[in-house]
Amino acid sequence: MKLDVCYTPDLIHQFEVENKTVVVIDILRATSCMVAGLGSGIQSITPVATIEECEALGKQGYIMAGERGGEKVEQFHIGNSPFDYMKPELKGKKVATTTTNGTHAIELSKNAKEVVIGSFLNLNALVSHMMKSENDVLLFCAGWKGRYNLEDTLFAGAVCNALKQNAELESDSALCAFFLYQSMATDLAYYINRSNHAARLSKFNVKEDIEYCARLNEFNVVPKLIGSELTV
Ligand SMILES: O=C(O)[C@H](CS(=O)(=O)O)OP(=O)(O)O
Repeated sequence: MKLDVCYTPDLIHQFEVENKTVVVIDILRATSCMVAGLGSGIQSITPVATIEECEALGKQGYIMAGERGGEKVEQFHIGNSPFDYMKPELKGKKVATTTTNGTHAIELSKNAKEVVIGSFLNLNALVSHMMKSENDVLLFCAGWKGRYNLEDTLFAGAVCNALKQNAELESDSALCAFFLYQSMATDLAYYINRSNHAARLSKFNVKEDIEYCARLNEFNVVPKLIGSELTV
């Protein structure tokens, strides 16, 4: 298996995704929410680009989720916190979500052979899934508004590290993520807390979200995009 890393959506045009599994990574917070929600019994999550698309699905009975500028969209049922997604009343429900970075990266991945969702919350499950597959893999960091971010890169490095015996790290971007992870692995939560994204979110009082998103292997699920829906 060949393993490569794309650091931001603004670089995705440089990669061929058609024959690959693309792992979308948005640790703070979209893909952590998706794993937490689907791991807690949500039936499906439909990522969409706009508030209007989310509202249209809301009229069909979907739970509307997501944020703009990091804050819950006023008329939506829930925001972009993993704790929102784990609420017992959401079990069995269909959710539609729109976020700044995560849902955008999923949209850009749609031509891939397979699109799956990665977070620290499902690291081992994701790695097992990849070891059973014959596909080459692109780890696609959602970043922040097209820019590089630390926490997504760190997770990409964690996957590279877990697969180092089984995969060829295809590029310097994969090697950099791998070495970064190795230098920070002893205290992931500390480094995620030091990130720009954590600092930006801190004004919304979501310290618990950030701590939760740094936890390892809370869920044994690998959300996969089938048509327009993520399911497990
Ligand atoms: O809610 C989040 O954590 C971010 C919002 S922002 O980019 O910091 O404004 O969205 P996400 O798509 O989950 O990165």
